[in-house]
Parts: sequence; structure tokens; C-alpha cells
Amino acid sequence: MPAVLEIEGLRKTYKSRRRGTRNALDGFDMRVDAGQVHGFLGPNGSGKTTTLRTLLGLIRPDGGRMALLGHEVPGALPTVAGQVGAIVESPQFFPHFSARDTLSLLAGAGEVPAARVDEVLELVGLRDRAGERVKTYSLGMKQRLAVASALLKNPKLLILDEPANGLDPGGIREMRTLMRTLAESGMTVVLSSHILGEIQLICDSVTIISLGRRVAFGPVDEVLAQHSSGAVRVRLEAVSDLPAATDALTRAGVRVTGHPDHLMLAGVDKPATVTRLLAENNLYVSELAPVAVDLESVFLELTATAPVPGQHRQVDESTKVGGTGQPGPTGGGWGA
Ligand SMILES: Nc1ncnc2c1ncn2[C@@H]1O[C@H](COP(=O)(O)OP(=O)(O)OP(=O)(O)O)[C@@H](O)[C@H]1O
Repeated sequence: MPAVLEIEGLRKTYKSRRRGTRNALDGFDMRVDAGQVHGFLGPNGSGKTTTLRTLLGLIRPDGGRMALLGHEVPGALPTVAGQVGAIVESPQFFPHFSARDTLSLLAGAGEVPAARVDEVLELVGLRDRAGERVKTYSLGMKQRLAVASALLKNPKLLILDEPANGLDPGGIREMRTLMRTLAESGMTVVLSSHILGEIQLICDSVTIISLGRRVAFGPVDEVLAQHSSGAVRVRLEAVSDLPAATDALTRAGVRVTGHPDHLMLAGVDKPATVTRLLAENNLYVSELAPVAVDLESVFLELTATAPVPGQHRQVDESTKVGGTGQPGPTGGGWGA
């Protein structure tokens, strides 16, 4: 299957006086095959938007190579731009224009046939409100308009950063159906999202990024299978014992992901060893069950972002150049 999007060894460094030089992308790789719905996942600040902005020529990379639809970018962007539709960060629309005026203006500028405006309004479910001013739209309606604008030129590749943002549950389901329909018509769709249950339902394949590097990729089934061996859910008689159990299990070399009322363990060969280890620490198990792992658990484990009882995780996924490769101690990866 031909690759529609290819990235190899992409590097991007941001420099700031306050935070020094930090790698947002640290040799990142990604490949998306034609006709797939591909999920692009990563914790806050892990480099997703930087990747997408770099691909679209909005940011200059510091190293690596990228190709869209078989053409090296950014050099070939003028050639491929007409075949790539993207929403990266919320686009701004004229508040006094209606959705139909907005799309007609964009269609005119992009030499798209006027009839396509009504087609995309229908596709995103805005037909009945298309004549009203954008300033009267809800967040979800603006999001639908943004998707409509990216679909106008019937692109071969559609890139959407958080398309479900602001959509109600019905809207999320409609977006899911729309993405599948577009893929069935031959379009390749790349979605970044934090709604992992949704990604598991929609996507054929995923890339997971952490600290500016790829930590997992491939068909969703394969990524789940690679990480599902020995997954066990543990509940204790006392929820307040979970931190002590996390500590004891981690010291014994078990990979533990904390949840408010249970722990998920990975790589457990014999569940009986867990029961014995906890009992030796006066921690008593009320449930020990093998589980089929889901994308959320895989994500939390691979990106080490699972909540730890009693701790407040600080967001910082960039890595200091010349540092240890770990996030900085001060947290707050919200730009310089
Ligand atoms: N203009 C900038 N100047 C300095 N640092 C930046 C800039 N833009 C992004 N960064 C940093 O680069 C890192 C990656 O940010 P990016 O926006 O790519 O993350 P993300 O994965 O899209 O996060 P989110 O899920 O929160 O949208 C973060 O540490 C961020 O603070």
C-alpha cells in the first residue's frame, strides 16, 4: 500500500530565554497508508501540533524528512496543497458571515465548484443552519464548519487536529460515521485526538507520540495485541491501600498503571505471585482479573501519563537539549 504521509527523523527545537533550548520533536517517525483512518495520539505537549504544522509548512523543521502523497515537503507543498485538507488549531471565521457565505468565499478562492458548498454543508450536518451568522454558532457548529472547509476541495488527505472538540455525543458519532464514509470513498484521514475510545472505534491504525518520539504504531489490533499479554486488573479491599500496592508491585518489577479504584498491571506471568506479594505487604486483594487491554491503557502505559494516586502530574513533554531526555522538573509545557 503506498504511503500518503511519511515522516522520518523529524526534529524541531524551540528556543526561549526562560526555558532554554527544548526538543519538541526528537527524531519522530510516522507513516500513514492510503485509504486509512489513522489516529495520531499523544499527551498534551508531546509534539502532535508541531508535527502537523511542520508537515503543512507552517513551521520550519530542524532536521528529518517528510513526504505527502509521495512528494517531499516542504519543497513540493505548492504541488500537493490542493490535495490536502487540514484543520490544525481552530480556524477563525468572519463572525458576521454565514456558513454558506464563508464556504462560498473559500470555494471561490480555491477554484472549487459552487455546488460543492451545499454538498459539504450536508455532509457535516450544517445544512439547516447554513444561512445563519457564524457568531451565533455553538462551538460544535463552528467545528463542523471547520471540517466542511477542509473538505471543500475533496482532498486525498484530510488532516484534523481534535475534530471532535466541542461536539455533543450525537455529533461525535456523526463525525465517526463521516470519517469512515470518507475513508471508504478513498480519502486518507489523519486525526489527532485525546478521545481514545473514539479512536479505537474509528481508526484502522495509530501512531502514539511521547516526548517528541514515536512509542507505538501500526494497525490498532496489532498495537493492542502487542501490549495485552499479562494485563491484569487488581482491586483491593481498601482503596486507600492502592498507593502502597503500586509501590510494592513497582519495586517487584511489575508495570503498574493507577486508576481511582483499581490498578492495571502489565506483563504478569502468574497472577498468584501478585496475590502473594501484596499479602506479604498486608495488602488484601478483592479482585484479580485478566483483562483485554484497550487503547487508553496502552496509551497511559506507553506515555507514562497514568494518574498516580496522591500526585498531580505536571504537563511537560518537551525535553531539554543536553538534558537527560526526561521532562523538565518545573512543568508547565505551555509554550515559552
Ligand atoms: N511557539 C512555541 N514556542 C516554544 N515552545 C513551543 C511552541 N509551540 C509549541 N511549543 C512546545 O513544544 C512542545 C510540543 O507542543 P505541541 O503543541 O506540538 O504539543 P501537542 O502534542 O499538540 O499538545 P496538545 O495535546 O496539548 O495539543 C510543548 O512543550 C510546547 O510547549
